[in-house]
Amino acid sequence: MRSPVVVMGVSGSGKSTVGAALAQRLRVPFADADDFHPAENIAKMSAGQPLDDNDRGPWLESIGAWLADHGTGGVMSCSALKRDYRDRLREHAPTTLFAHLAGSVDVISRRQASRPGHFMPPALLASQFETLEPLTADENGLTVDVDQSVDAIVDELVASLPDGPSPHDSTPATEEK
Ligand SMILES: Nc1ncnc2c1ncn2[C@@H]1O[C@H](COP(=O)(O)OP(=O)(O)OP(=O)(O)O)[C@@H](O)[C@H]1O
Ligand SMILES: O=C(O)[C@H](O)[C@@H](O)[C@H](O)[C@H](O)CO
Repeated sequence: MRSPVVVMGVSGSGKSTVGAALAQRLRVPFADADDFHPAENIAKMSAGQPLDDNDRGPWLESIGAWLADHGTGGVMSCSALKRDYRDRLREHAPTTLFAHLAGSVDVISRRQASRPGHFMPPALLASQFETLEPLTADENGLTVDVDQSVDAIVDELVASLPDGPSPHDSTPATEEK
């Protein structure tokens, strides 16, 4: 793995779960963009208000800095909903690969609703889908269906990495002797 990976998608699509599992599989550092939000952003979302471009600006800058620091390998879970946001991240780390966890409102809202103790109100899911601009053909990325197990998603991502699995990548537990 020679580029950072951003696992992107709407709230509840599985970014944190899949991102952590992917980083573990690749044996590279992992970070969750939720941990980079300033307190005001968390307070705003917790109060049921979607973030706007201004709220996301400084947050994207700090995520971009992390990606630049992990240019030879790292996984970041970040919504990265708009093309413009991804362009800003690419300004910091041009080789970043974006992995979009895509799924239906139905599947993702069920997962979000059954997740205990998270600050993000399920009512904000509609605005997440409205804001989402899927990857386009000219972006370095791939789209994965979330309606499968975490292991299957990670398998698909690893197989699709342009560099292929690096010599340091671990094999899935089921294949270990
Ligand atoms: N492939 C999957 N199959 C079944 N459950 C899943 C899958 N991926 C994630 N989940 C579950 O769905 C819920 C949402 O996942 P997760 O918190 O990782 O999403 P997220 O995109 O990081 O959300 P947010 O951006 O709101 O933090 C969690 O309860 C998680 O355990
Ligand atoms: O861009 C955004 O609106 C935010 O990143 C949200 O997506 C949340 O931080 C995340 O999904 C937590 O639930």
